[in-house]
Amino acid sequence: MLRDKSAIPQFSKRLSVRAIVAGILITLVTSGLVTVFQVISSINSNSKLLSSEILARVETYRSDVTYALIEGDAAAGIEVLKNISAPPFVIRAGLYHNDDQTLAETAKPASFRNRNFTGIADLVNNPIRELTLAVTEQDQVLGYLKLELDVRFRLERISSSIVHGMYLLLGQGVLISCVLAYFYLRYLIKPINEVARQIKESPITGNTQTLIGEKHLSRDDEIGILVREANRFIRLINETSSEKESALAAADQSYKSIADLLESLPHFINVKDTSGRLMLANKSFLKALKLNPETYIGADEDDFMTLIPEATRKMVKEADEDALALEIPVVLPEVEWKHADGSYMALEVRKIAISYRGQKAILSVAMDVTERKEHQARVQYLAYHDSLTGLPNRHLFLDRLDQALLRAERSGLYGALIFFDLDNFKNYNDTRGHLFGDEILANIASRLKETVRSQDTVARLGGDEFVVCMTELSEDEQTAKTLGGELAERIVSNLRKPLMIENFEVNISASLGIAYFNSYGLNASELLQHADMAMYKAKDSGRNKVIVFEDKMADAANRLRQLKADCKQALAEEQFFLVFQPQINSETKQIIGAEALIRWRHPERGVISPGEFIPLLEEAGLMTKVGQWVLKKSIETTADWHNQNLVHDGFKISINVSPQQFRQSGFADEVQSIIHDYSLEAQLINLEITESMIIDDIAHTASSMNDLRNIGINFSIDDFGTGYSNLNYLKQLPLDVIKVDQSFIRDLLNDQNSIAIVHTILTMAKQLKLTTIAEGVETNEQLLELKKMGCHVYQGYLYSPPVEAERFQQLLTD
Ligand SMILES: Nc1nc2c(ncn2[C@@H]2O[C@@H]3COP(=O)(O)O[C@H]4[C@@H](O)[C@H](n5cnc6c(=O)[nH]c(N)nc65)O[C@@H]4COP(=O)(O)O[C@H]3[C@H]2O)c(=O)[nH]1
Repeated sequence: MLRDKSAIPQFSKRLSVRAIVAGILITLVTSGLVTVFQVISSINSNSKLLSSEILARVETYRSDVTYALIEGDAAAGIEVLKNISAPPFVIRAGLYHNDDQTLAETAKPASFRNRNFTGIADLVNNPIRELTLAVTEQDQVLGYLKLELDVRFRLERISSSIVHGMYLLLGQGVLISCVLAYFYLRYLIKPINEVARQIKESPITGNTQTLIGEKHLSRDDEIGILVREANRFIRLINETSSEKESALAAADQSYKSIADLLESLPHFINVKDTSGRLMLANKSFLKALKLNPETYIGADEDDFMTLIPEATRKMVKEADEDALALEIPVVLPEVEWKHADGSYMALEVRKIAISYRGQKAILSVAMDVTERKEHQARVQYLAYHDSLTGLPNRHLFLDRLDQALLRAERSGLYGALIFFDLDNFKNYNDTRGHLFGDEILANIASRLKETVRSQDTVARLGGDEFVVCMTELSEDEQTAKTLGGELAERIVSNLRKPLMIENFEVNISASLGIAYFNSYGLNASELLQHADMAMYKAKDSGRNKVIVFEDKMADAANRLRQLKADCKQALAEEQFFLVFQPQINSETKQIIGAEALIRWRHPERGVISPGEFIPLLEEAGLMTKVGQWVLKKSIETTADWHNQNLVHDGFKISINVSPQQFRQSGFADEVQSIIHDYSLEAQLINLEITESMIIDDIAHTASSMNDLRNIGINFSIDDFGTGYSNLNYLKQLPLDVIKVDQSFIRDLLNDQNSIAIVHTILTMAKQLKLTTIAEGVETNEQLLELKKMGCHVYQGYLYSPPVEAERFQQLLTD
C-alpha cells in the first residue's frame, strides 16, 4: 500500500532521530580518531622518553663499558650490558669493538604486564627502536654500544589513561549530541513539522487571509523565512485558485452558452474522437441520425452512420483523416444525402481537428445547402433556358448546334436547322398586351415540342423567334431535305391551328427558313444566320411559308441587317423626310387634303420606301420616335401652307399613326401640344389608323380617339377591307373617313370580288355617314368606275404620286 508522503515520517526517518544518531556516530568516530592520534603521538613521545631514559642509564655505566672494551673483558661486558638493559623495554644489548668485533651481547623476550594489551600492542607498526652509541676515550672511538628498545612497554604504561580519555570523549560527544538534538528538535524540527502540518491542513479556499505558523512569523532565522515564504506561497495559491475558480465558472457559463447555441442551430454538429466515437452532438444531428440523446455518447460511427450511403460515408471518413492529419479546416462543399424515403439533402460539411475534453477530436459542422443548391441549379437552368417556355435559350442552343455540327461532320449525316418567327405575333403583343403575348409563345412552344422528334432540339432565341435543330436525317442530301421539309410543313400546319387564349381566338402563322448542314465547315452562328436569311425571305415572299437557304440570300440578308443598323443613325442625322400625296375631289377637281408619307434618304442607297424600313424601325423600337417626328413635321408643314393661305377650307392633312405610337400613354396630349406649338386648328388634322389597331383593343382605341375627337381631330381608317373588316366597330368609333385599299382599286375593273367589296364598303360608309377615299387610283377608268359607284374622293398616281413639300405647294397653287 502506498504511504501518504505528506504524513509525519517513520521514527527512523525523522530528522530528529537522524540528528541524534548522526551526533553519536560523529562523536564515536571523533573519539576513535582522537585516541588513534593520542596513541601515535604517545608512541613518538615514548620513544624519545625511552631514548633519554636509556641514555641516562648508559651514562651511569660508561666507565664499566669503557673498561670492558679497553680490556676486552667479555664477562665484564656481559655484566655491564645486563645492568644497562635492566628496564623491561630494552630487549637486546650488544657491545662491539670499533672493528665490529662482538665483545658481549644480551637479549630478553618482551613480556607485558597487562595481557590484554598484547593485542593492542601488536597493532603498533614497527615497535622496535634501535639505538647505537659510540664509546670514546680521549676522542678516540673504542667501540659501540647497540641497544634495541620496545616502545610498546611504555604504551602499556599509558594505555589505561588513553582508554579513560576515550570514554571521556565519548561521553562528552554523546552529551553534546543530545544537547544539540534537543535544540535541533525544539527550534528546527518542531517548527518545520508544525509548518508542514499546517500547510497540509491549510484549505485552498480562496481566502487570501489564511496563514500558517503565526508564532514563527516574526523569527528572523531560516524558520521565520520559511514560514513567511510558505505564507506568501499559500496566498499566491489561494489567489490563483480563486482566479481559477472564477475562470472555471466563466468557462462553465460560456460552455453552457455554446452548448445552448449548438443545440439551437439547424446545422448538424458533432464531435468525434480519433477512433470515430461520438463525444458530443447537437439535437439536429441526433434527430437526423435517429440517435438517442441519452445514450449517444461513445456511439461508433460505423454503427450510427448506417443511414448515410456507403460512398458518402467513405468521403466523410477521408475528410476526418485529412482534418486530423492537416490540422486545418477541411471542407466538403457538396455531400449528397439520399434518405431511405427517397428525399434528398445536400450538405456542406466542414471538419477541423480540435482538443475536446483533453483529447484530440474532430469537430464536424454540416449545413443543409439543399435550397442553395436548388437555387444554383435554378440559376444555372435559367442561364440556359428561356423562363417563359422552358425551352433552351440561344446560349444553350448554340452550344447544342456546335455539337450537332461536329457529329454531322463525323457521321456525314445531314442535319437541318429551322428558324422561324411568328408572322402576326407582334400585333397581338402590341395590342393585347405582353401577358397575352406570353401566353401565345408558351402555347406555341408546347405545340412545337409535340411536333418535333424526341432527338430534335427546340429553342427560343428571343421574342417570337424559335429554332429547331434536327440531326442525323440522312446521308443523302435529297432525302434529308425531304425529311426536313416535311417537318417544317408539319410545324407550319400545327402553328396555323387557331389558339384559344382568354376566350379569344388567336390565328397565328409562321415564316420558316431552313438551312441544311453536314460538313460545310460552318460554325453554329453562321448556320443560324443562313436559316435566319431564309426565314426573312419567307417573310418577304408573303409570310406563312417555308424557304430553304440558298447562297444568294446571304447578300440580301446582309443588306437588311446593315439597314437595320443604319436606322438608328437616320433620325439623328435627319435622313428622314416627308412626301405628300394629294387627295382630290373628283367632282370639283380640288385638292381637299394630302397624305403625309415618310421617306428615308439613305446616304449610300438613296431613297428607301417605308414598306422596307418601317418594319425595321419597329423591330429596333424606333417607330414611336420616328412617328413623333412625322406628326410634328406634317403639322409644321401644314401650318406653313395654312399660314400662306395655300389650302382651301376643309383641307386636311392625313398622318399615319403606328399602333405603338397610338397606344403610347400621353399620345393625345402630345398631338394637342404640337398643334398648339404651331397654332394649327385641330380640324385640319386627320389621323390614319389601321384596322388591326382597332380590333386588338377596341375600348382603349375608342377612348383615345374620343379624347382627340373632342378637340376636333378627324380619323380615317386605312386599308379598309384587307383586315378583319368587322363592321361593328365602325359604329363604336368616332370615324370620319374610310380609305378603300388600293388592292381593290387595282382589280376594280376586272375582278367581280373587288367590285363587290368596294360596293359594299361604299354602301356601308354612306349609311354610317362616313366619307370614302379610294387609294391607288392610277387610271381614268378606275376613277370613272369609282364615280359611278358614288366615291368622289381619291388619291393615286392618276393625279400625282407622293411629292416633296415644295412640289406639293406648287400643286396647291396650280
Ligand atoms: N401602286 C400604287 N401605289 C400608290 C399609288 N398612290 C399611292 N401609292 C402608295 O400607296 C401607299 C399609301 O399609303 P398607305 O396605304 O397609308 O400605306 C403606307 C403606310 O401604311 C405606311 N407609311 C408611310 N408613311 C408612314 C408614316 O409616316 N407613318 C406610318 N406609321 N406609316 C407610314 O407605309 C405604307 C406604304 O407607304 P408608301 O410606300 O409611301 O406607299 C404609299 C403610296 O406611295 C398608286 O397610284 N399606285
